[in-house]
Amino acid sequence: MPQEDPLRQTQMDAFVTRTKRPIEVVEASKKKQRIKEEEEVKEEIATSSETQTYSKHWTYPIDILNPSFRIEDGLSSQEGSNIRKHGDLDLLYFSPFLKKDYAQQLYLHLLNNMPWYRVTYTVGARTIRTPRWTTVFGLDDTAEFEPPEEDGTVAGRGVRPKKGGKLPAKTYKNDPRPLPLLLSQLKKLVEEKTGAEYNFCLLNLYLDGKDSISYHSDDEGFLGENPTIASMSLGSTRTFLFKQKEKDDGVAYAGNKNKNKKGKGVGKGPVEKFQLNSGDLIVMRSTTQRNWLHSIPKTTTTVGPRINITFRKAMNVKGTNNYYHFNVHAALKDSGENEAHRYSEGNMVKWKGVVDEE
Ligand SMILES: O=C(O)CCC(=O)C(=O)O
Ligand SMILES: [Fe+2]
Repeated sequence: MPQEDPLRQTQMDAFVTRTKRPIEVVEASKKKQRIKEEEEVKEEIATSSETQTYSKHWTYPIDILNPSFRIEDGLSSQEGSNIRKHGDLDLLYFSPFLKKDYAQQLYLHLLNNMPWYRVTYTVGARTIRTPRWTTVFGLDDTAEFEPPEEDGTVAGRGVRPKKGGKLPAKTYKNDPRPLPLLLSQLKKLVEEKTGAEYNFCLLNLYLDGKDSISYHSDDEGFLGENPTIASMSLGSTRTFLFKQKEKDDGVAYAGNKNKNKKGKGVGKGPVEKFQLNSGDLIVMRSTTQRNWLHSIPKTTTTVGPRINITFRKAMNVKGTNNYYHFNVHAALKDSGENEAHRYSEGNMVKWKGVVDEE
């Protein structure tokens, strides 16, 4: 999980404040059309409610609707291309991984059915508001979820160490959430096509061009030496940038921080740029995290929502504690955003909000 830089965010926010241009009138009508389509899909789902099933778990803030489509049918026949550059950038890029119409169904399903959080956390004296919506499911390699009761209920069940025995109290600061059906099916597909195993799904929702992820690398110790991270894009196209970490005597600095003294933006080294489309999967492998930073920059172009799912393998308890803290729980209690939100006509609203009786 990267640490955001509030100063940089403020600077970037200033960028996106702009006056209304005619092109924005066109964009506004596109947005209206997009929202109309989203509403139609929701209505379709509502009318077929008898056949709906849900993934349920006591750790979920809501029951999570299972899809009515089969995700395995959505696999594109496109093979991944190996991209090896500059010696240590090692990528496998499926463009696309999912067929266009399946990617769209999956995007809308996740947008409308996931519990989303806007996390605010502190680093020393600084309070940092994550510039995107997030949610996470999974458990590190040392433990497993206890099986559900025979009657199918899972309420009250916890996790246990894989090696047997009892989990010491307070091992996990927050209760880990098992993958809902859709994500476990998707994980299986991604594992088969990428030849790696994953135990976590981290989801990011970038509502518009102001949402972003600043330059960071996913190189925490709990991911192991050379982690494979598979990253799926759904919804609007966004730019994905890679930039080399600054090196000292040929060795990249450890950690997430870009140590370039000039700090912000693009450093001296090479930058690799991708336009990630809906249904694409980009896999970061071997020495990539150790030597490269990646980001989704803010954009002043009008863009609709984009969802990103990263599949990762956390080796130990630290990974589980880190992921739930930074993607679900570390929200300011008085901001109201520590509660699960859902997407509704371009806005985020609380799942458990009060609604008027019709
Ligand atoms: O949204 C993306 O494509 C990148 C997300 C990412 O880098 C992360 O979650 O660590
Ligand atoms: Fe990342």
